[in-house]
Amino acid sequence: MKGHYDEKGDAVPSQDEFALIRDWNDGRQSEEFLDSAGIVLGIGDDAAVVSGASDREWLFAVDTMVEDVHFRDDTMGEADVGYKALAANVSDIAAMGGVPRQALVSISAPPSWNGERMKRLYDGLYECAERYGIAIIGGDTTSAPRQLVVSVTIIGTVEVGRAIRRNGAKPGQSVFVTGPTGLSAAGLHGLLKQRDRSKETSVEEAIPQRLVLSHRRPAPSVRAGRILLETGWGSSLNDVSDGLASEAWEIAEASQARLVLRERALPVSGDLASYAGAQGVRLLDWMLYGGEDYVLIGTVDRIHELALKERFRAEGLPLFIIGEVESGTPEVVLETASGTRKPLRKGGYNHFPKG
Ligand SMILES: Nc1ncnc2c1ncn2[C@@H]1O[C@H](COP(=O)(O)OP(=O)(O)O)[C@@H](O)[C@H]1O
Ligand SMILES: Cc1ncc(C[n+]2csc(CCOP(=O)(O)OP(=O)(O)O)c2C)c(N)n1
Ligand SMILES: [Mg+2]
Ligand SMILES: [Mg+2]
Ligand SMILES: [Mg+2]
Repeated sequence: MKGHYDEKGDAVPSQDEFALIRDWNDGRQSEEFLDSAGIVLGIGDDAAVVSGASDREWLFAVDTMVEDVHFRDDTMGEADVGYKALAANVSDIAAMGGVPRQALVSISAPPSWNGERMKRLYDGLYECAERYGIAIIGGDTTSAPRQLVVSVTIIGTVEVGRAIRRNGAKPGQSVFVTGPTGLSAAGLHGLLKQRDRSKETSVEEAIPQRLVLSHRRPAPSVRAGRILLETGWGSSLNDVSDGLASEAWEIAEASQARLVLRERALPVSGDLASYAGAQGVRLLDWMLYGGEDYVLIGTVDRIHELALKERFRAEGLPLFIIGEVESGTPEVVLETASGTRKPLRKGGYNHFPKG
């Protein structure tokens, strides 16, 4: 890491990685908070020490963001990158019905990410940590030749034996989603288009801010996962990172059942619908295949459907029943407005597409 910052003459002169780590992290979380989160030893030694709880199981997940794959400097601000790297991990803990507790942060930074930019990334990361009550307990730092890589490992807890898996969907149950999908993909489309156009002309087209915000600052709902676990009514659960269709397929395959999604029941954001219309893009493609929505898709027994909706409503959270589980070959089908059924392809975001 040393050398990058020196050569560029950036704001942070001649610091080794230990000084940088201190610069990014020191004073961000109070001793009081870290104590209350059970952190015996946080950043600074060979490993963190965290006190355990015998009535809980641990949840571990890791997700990585790579510059030019998950973000570009014209789609996301530095703080957005930090926020989203942690939020994507929170989403996986929420998708098990758990509580996010601690996180480790691995950074590989190229020369273009100077001290100021890295500080802003950490501003966003700690903003997300504060929002969800997560203690940052360590990580790793290296240089990188060109693109920034941020990898966050999250640790959560869940009551013993209660984590909600993808394999619990049963024929006859209802399929739900905890929010509208497609907004993030539309926001990204707008941001990329704006960049292309700005090369030719200075005319900027307004992208609804809600779409941009959905892309930059996803808001996974830990509370939604907790309600599904606490009531015992969530029979399967998955978070939507690659796209609604793809995540529904994961539940279908894990549960060995068919998921029927009703087109008319899918929640449509007004902002999204009007933007898709204006852009001449098929709304449904964004909703089914866009990805990075970080809402939850899952299943609930029909007898609990109304009560579950009521619980969500009481806490000011959305919940939409979007289809049913049927017995049969694992697959996902869409029932159109006219009542005809068509199979939904497994497609979603794929890091290694064929061809
Ligand atoms: N390189 C890897 N080595 C081992 N397990 C992995 C690797 N990549 C992904 N996994 C595991 O495969 C499963 C699916 O991963 P992924 O599709 O990234 O899940 P998600 O969409 O929830 O982030 C997870 O259990 C994850 O831990
Ligand atoms: C510049 C840019 N191009 C494309 C995308 C779209 N995109 C990148 S990764 C991804 C899917 C989610 O990421 P992934 O690493 O697959 O997360 P995981 O499934 O492991 O949670 C999407 C929709 C983006 N966010 N930014
Ligand atoms: Mg992943
Ligand atoms: Mg997931
Ligand atoms: Mg993925």
